[in-house]
Amino acid sequence: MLTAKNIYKSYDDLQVLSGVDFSVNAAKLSAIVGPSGAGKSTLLHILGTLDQSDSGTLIINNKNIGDFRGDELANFRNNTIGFIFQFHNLLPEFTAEENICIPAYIAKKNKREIGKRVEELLKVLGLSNRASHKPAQLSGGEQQRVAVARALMNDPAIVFADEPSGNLDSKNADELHHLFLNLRDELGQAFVIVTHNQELSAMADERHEMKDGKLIKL
Ligand SMILES: Nc1ncnc2c1ncn2[C@@H]1O[C@H](COP(=O)(O)OP(=O)(O)OP(=O)(O)O)[C@@H](O)[C@H]1O
Repeated sequence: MLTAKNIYKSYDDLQVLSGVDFSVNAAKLSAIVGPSGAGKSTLLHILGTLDQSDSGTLIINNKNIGDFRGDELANFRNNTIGFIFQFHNLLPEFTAEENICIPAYIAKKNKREIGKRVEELLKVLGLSNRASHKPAQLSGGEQQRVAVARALMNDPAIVFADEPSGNLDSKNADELHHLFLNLRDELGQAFVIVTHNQELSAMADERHEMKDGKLIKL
């Protein structure tokens, strides 16, 4: 589903990634751990096509990301990849339901399709009775579940998450982790998750550590 080979990235004279190899398949949850500043977020942004490597190849769903031109990459990203961040990045003026629908609006999906999908996601994520609340009216756990639903809206091949439970208390974090496992098992969703949370990394199918610019399988 995703294969990255020999990824290099530096910022000025700081070499952050020095030949990273990584792959993930459907229905797998892969955790990336490592000390602060090791380059985990940098790698996640490159794998998620939000940032470009200096060299190396990235293939997602049999497409070589380096071949995309112009708007092709943004369209591919919106249709194929979901993102969840530590701070949910929900739009404060929009309701939970509207926030979840944003990737589908961008993809210009039809109204009926959007309505059906959002209803399904609200149900799966236990948010049906929170659909018309704005982010400020939701608990931290609910806000993060809205962010998960938004990431899943376009039925992505892969969901990338950067410290998704970093801002949650242990009960909400635990619920979120089990939600990831359910989505993996029920939808065959692939996840690549950067985390300092030991429980989450212990639950992962594969664990990798970022060290000295390389990714080591644990
Ligand atoms: N846009 C940038 N410009 C310059 N340096 C950067 C940039 N982004 C990241 N860095 C540097 O690259 C290194 C790796 O950063 P990165 O955020 O990937 O680490 P991390 O492993 O995710 O850390 P943390 O666990 O603290 O989030 C750090 O030294 C950081 O300062």
